[in-house]
Amino acid sequence: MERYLSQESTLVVLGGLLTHFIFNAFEPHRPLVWVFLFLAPPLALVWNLHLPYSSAPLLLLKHLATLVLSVVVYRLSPLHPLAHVPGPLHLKVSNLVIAFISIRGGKRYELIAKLHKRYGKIVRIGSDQVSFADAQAAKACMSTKDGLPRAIGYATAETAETPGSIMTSYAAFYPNPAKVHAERRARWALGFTSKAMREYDTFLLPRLERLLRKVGEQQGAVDLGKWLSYFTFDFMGDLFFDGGFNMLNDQDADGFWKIIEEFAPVIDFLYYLPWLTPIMMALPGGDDAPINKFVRFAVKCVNDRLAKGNTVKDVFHYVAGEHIEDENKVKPSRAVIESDVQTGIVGGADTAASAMANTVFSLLMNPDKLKRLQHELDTAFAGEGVDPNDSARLAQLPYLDACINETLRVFPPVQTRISRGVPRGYGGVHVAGVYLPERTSMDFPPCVIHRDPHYFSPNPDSWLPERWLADAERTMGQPFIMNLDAFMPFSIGPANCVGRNLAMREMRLVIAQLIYRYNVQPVEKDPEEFQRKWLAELRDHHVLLKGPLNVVLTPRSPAL
Ligand code: HEM
Repeated sequence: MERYLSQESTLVVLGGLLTHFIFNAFEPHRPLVWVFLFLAPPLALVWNLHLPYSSAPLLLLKHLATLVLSVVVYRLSPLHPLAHVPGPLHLKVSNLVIAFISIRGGKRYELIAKLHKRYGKIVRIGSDQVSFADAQAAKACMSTKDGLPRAIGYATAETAETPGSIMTSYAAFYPNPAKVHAERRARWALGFTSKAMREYDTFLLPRLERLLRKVGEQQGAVDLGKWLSYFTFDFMGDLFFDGGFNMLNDQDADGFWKIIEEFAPVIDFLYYLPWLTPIMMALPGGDDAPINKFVRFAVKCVNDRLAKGNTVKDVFHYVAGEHIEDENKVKPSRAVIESDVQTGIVGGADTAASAMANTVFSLLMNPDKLKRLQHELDTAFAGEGVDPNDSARLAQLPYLDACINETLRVFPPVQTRISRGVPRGYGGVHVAGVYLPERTSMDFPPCVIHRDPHYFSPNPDSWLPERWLADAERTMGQPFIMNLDAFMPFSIGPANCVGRNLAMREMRLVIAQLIYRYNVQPVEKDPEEFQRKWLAELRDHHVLLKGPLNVVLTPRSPAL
């Protein structure tokens, strides 16, 4: 019996180690393979050693304990390929830790900033995950065609039937991501040419008027953050579904905004745990999960839009390949259209809404700068026949752009995770003097890079639009550093934000008109309390989500 016991224990340990080896070498993603690898070794032992079946649960426990212990020891050991990257032990052990930190409080940006302060430019924040707060490294990985694709966390559930969006097409999952992505990107890019964007004014300007009217009509305190979100979602609806979601009118009666806000933390969580996505999707009751609710909603919108046909050349027109007349050219599949549209809505609405809300917040915290902006707008819009919505004119207002750019620097809507990965089979890479083995996922955190005094000085944590002006040195009265290579709210390179110019157009219009037409004042009179409440409600779920921005609006007459 004793002989059997020691033989049994040895075999359990060997089985656990072998299972770890298989997981590490082959990264199986199918839930059934997992179940097999968990159950097969202990059951094989029972069978081969003719043990009683009642011993199976204990053997299973021992098998799993060996497996977990082996994984933990390996990840903390000098044998791990990322052992040379510093970081706290509890994060190195498993991506689960950063995933749970992210989904729980959404204050990942505070943690990432703290970690970089303690460990330096590169920190290991997961078993195969690093955060790299270095502009040179970001440039090396992202700015050329030969750069790295997005990390595997972007592409978890892709199959021939669900090939994923433009975002996932650039992920390490594909054999040739740059080629797959370039084809998708070319269609998207057609939707953001100056000519295409001029056409969007036909629905952008009426939406803007509706926003201004709606916020002006509210009695007493107005949650401006909420109204800005309604506006950006409606505008995305215009861009993709020829009609908007009508949130400005019905205040999100369909609960669509709520679906997105529930969906964002989940998808953010799954990024770190790509193996979990197929398991979650296969779970019973998954139909009601935010991710599935959102997908169903988007599919319904695509169906309605396709049934309606194209009355305007909107972004959908290009993304869905409606512009392709040559019958020999392949049109995007229905699955591709559905995924791309979801990406556009999520990527285009909350980002712009948080940037605009943070711009207003920052102006309210700095009344002298608010006055300066109002003066610039009053001067620019004075005189007969001036069109305040003219895009060329708005783009030439230096203080307006300075306020928006400074907000994108201090509060980038994508805070901690512009992601790239070293694909499996690619071999390791050297980036800015650091070796990164294959299968490493990298996050470039704009919120840390943008506040690094080596790139932006003085006072990198402070919101100072003046640093963007030509006379910045004189205005700020001290020598200053302004490294535009380190400014990356829209990312850089061939997979950067394709909607950047449209987002800038949208933000210039809204901020200019709001500040020109209304006196805006925070309901909370104590600036410290106002700031505390606002910052406490910012949540980083890949895209920055915000709480209420309670203000009082009164119509203003221009000073000129
Ligand atoms: C202030 C507003 C916005 C910010 C800060 C922002 C930021 C970003 C960032 C950081 C990325 C990731 C790029 C990368 O991985 O390298 C991205 C990608 C993307 N954004 Fe935006 N975005 C904004 C608005 C928009 C808008 C209005 C749209 C479209 C309607 C849009 C559509 C996209 C798309 C389709 C991608 C994927 C591009 C690709 O893979 O080629 N974004 N955006």
